[in-house]
Amino acid sequence: MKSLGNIRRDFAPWNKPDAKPYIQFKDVTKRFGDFTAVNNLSLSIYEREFFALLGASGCGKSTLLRMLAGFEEPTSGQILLDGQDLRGIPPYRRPVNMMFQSYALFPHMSVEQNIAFGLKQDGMPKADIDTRVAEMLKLVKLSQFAKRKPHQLSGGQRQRVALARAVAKRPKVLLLDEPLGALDKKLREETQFELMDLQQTLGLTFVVVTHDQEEAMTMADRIAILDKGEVMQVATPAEVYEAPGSRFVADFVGNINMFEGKVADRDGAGATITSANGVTIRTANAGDAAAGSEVAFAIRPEKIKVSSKKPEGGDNVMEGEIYDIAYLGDMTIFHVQIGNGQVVKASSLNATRATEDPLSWDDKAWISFRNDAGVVLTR
Ligand SMILES: Nc1ncnc2c1ncn2[C@@H]1O[C@H](COP(=O)(O)OP(=O)(O)OP(=O)(O)O)[C@@H](O)[C@H]1O
Repeated sequence: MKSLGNIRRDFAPWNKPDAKPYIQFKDVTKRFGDFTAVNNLSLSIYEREFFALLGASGCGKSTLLRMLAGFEEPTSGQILLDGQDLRGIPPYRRPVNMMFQSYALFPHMSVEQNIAFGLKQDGMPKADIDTRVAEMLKLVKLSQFAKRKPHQLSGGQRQRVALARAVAKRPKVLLLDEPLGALDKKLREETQFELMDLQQTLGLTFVVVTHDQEEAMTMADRIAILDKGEVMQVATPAEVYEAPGSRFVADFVGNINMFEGKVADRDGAGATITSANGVTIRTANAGDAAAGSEVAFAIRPEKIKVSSKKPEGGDNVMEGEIYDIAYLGDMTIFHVQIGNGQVVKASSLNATRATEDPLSWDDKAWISFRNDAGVVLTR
C-alpha cells in the first residue's frame, strides 16, 4: 500500500500542460424532451485516473456515464476517447465497460461462468478463457468460490464477481455506477480499498458515479461536483475540501460553518470580514474578494477550538455558550451559540480518554480559530 501511495502522490496529469486528456466531454448537452439533464458540460479525464462524479440525486451523473458507455447520445456536443469522437459508435464497440449498481449476475451460472460469459460471447478460445477467468478470480480473491452460484455468496463477494466480470474483457475504461451501493458501511470501506488496488494493478481508467462524498474522497484522484447538469468544481479531494470554489461546493462536501458578510477591509492576501450579524473575522486567505463585496467566510468544524477559558492571543476569539454536544466516540461535536445568535459547529478529536477541559450544556465557552483556517467564498 505504501508504494502505491507514493505513486499516486506523483499522479497529477491535469497539472501538466502537455498531458493529453483521455476522455473529453466538450460542451455536452443532453435533453430528455424539454428537460435538460446535462447542460453544456465540459470535462477532461486522464488515462489511469480514478475519477468520481459526485452530486445529489438527479444532477445528471448517470446520464454522463451512460453517454460515455454509448447507451445514450448527447443532444449536442462531443465526447472524445483517446482523441476519437464516440458519436455513433455502439456500446459494444467502445473500449468501455460499465458495472451497474445491481450487479446483474446470472443467478443460474457459477462464479466462473459469470466471469467467462462476455469472453465466450466474443468468441475467445476456451483455453484463453480459462486462463483469463483464473487470473480474474485470483485478482478479486475468489478462486476458492469459482463453482458457487451468486446466491451462495455474500453481498461483498457478489460485488467482486461483478467487478471481475466487468474487467475480464480488459476494457480501457471502467464505468461504475454506485458500485458499492448495496454494501453495508464496514464492507463498503474495505471494498473501497480493494477497488483502488484493482484499478492500480490493472492500470485502468475508472469513472465512478456516487452520491456518497466520503466514498468519492477516499477513492478518487479527482472529483467533479455536479449540480443540475453542470460542473460546479473539478479538483482533488483535498482541494475540494480545503479550497471549495463556491458556497455550493463548501456546503455539499463535509460539514462547514458559513458566515455571510462583507469584506470590510483588504490588506495583502488577507481581509477583515464583518458578518451580517455583527461578528468580525480576520482571515489570511481572502482570495480575490474585493473590498466592500458580499462574501461568505467558510470554516470547517475541526478548525475551530472550543475552550472553557478565554484563549490567550489568537487570531479570532469569540465568546459563546454551549448549545448542544454530540459525543460520537472518536470525536465530539459542539454546537456553540455565539454572541450574535449564530450557532457554530466545532469538532474535537477524543484522543485522550478523559477530556482535559470538560464542557457541558449551557456552559459559557470560547471558540477560536487561526486566520488561515477558513476560506472566503465569492460565489
Ligand atoms: N430517459 C429519460 N427520460 C427522461 N428523463 C430522464 C431520463 N433519464 C434521466 N432523466 C432525468 O435526467 C435527470 C438526471 O438523471 P440521472 O439519472 O443522470 O441523475 P443522477 O444524478 O444519476 O441521479 P441518481 O443519483 O438519483 O441516480 C433526472 O432528473 C432524470 O429524471
